Amino acid sequence: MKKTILIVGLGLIGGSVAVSLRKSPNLHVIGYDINEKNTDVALELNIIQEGTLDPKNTSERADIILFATPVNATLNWLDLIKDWPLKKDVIITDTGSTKTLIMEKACELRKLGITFIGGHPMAGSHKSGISAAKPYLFENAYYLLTPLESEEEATIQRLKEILSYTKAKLLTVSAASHDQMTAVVSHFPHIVAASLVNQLKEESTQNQTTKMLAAGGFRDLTRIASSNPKLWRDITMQNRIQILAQLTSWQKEMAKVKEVLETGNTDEIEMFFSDAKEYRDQLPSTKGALFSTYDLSIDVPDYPGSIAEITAYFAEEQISITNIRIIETREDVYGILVVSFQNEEDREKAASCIKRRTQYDVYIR
Ligand SMILES: NC(=O)C1=CN([C@@H]2O[C@H](COP(=O)(O)OP(=O)(O)OC[C@H]3O[C@@H](n4cnc5c(N)ncnc54)[C@H](O)[C@@H]3O)[C@@H](O)[C@H]2O)C=CC1
Ligand SMILES: O=C(O)C(=O)Cc1ccc(O)cc1
Repeated sequence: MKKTILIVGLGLIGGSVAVSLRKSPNLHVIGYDINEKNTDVALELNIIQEGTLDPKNTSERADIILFATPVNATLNWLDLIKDWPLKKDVIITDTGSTKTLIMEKACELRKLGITFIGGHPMAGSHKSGISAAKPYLFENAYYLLTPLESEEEATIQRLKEILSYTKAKLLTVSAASHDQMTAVVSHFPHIVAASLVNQLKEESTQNQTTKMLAAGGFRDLTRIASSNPKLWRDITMQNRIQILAQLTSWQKEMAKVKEVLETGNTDEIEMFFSDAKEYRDQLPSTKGALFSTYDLSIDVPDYPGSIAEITAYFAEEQISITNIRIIETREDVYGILVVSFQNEEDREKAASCIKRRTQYDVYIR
């Protein structure tokens, strides 16, 4: 039987969930956004089947309601739905990057007989809005679920069946553990990235040339500093206890680095880098918050036209690319062309295409 899903918040994440669920013939996807234009765009792009201006009244038809709104807005919605004409067995869920406060609301809802299971797809982008939505965004990424401890297994299973269309790897964790882990791999790194960029800005008031030198490494490390500030304001404030704990660990680590630099201990500083390299090199390459693209690196001679040559091969073999950039180019040496793809299959096709048609070395960094 066809299930109806109401998605509130049609931005990058709501739009991407909607378009991945649209693949199922058994789902009817209705969308609502506070900004009516986003609903219109979602309809035009065929991301949703139906738009609504009245989520409260529409909720009586919904089997699943998913909030993909900024996390503070989600807290407000979870108060409002207490008066909605909900179906008896509706499952409410969300996609928010924080979980502790949201699951406190779930406890209140449970007392009213309303089921809420927290959710958080661990893939995304620094981009926002419906126009950045992609059907493959969550493919192979972890999608964390935070049901209440007392939640019935069959209910969790019902939600998992719907979310399986995202092709994400669904994993159940507690809200507390969620907020601790995401502080480490996502929230605190966003603070570090923003602070590095702010440091460059400050430095550039003295010397304008510095920012011209901000090359591959700096750009890779700080991409997420281009994320939506209001979204990150809400995430940071909701998870500030865990983020503060990470900040304290970081300060301890920096104090050690400072001491090593002050004493000029060469071996210690090498160990600092080699410990990090060893751990970084064996991180699982699965898609996660900070590893959300399928990149292929191609060594190309640094001459104008090499990008055109490679993109022409991809076009001929109908391999879609999502991003392309050159890094570490210097005169007289090879540059590295980094091409991003939507999924592993496209990346494999691209690697085989380049190996067949050129002499260039290709590799996955
Ligand atoms: N950006 C990312 O990479 C990821 C974000 N998330 C979480 O998913 C949620 C959505 O994030 P994005 O899609 O990136 O943001 P977005 O800014 O792309 O989209 C949010 C959408 O919600 C709408 N909206 C704002 N307030 C609303 C309200 N009160 N009622 C209805 N609609 C409202 C906005 O108009 C916008 O269309 C957030 O909770 C975020 O923490 C989760 C995983 C990744
Ligand atoms: O752009 C990136 O790499 C991200 O970090 C995206 C992201 C943002 C918020 C999340 O809760 C999860 C993933």
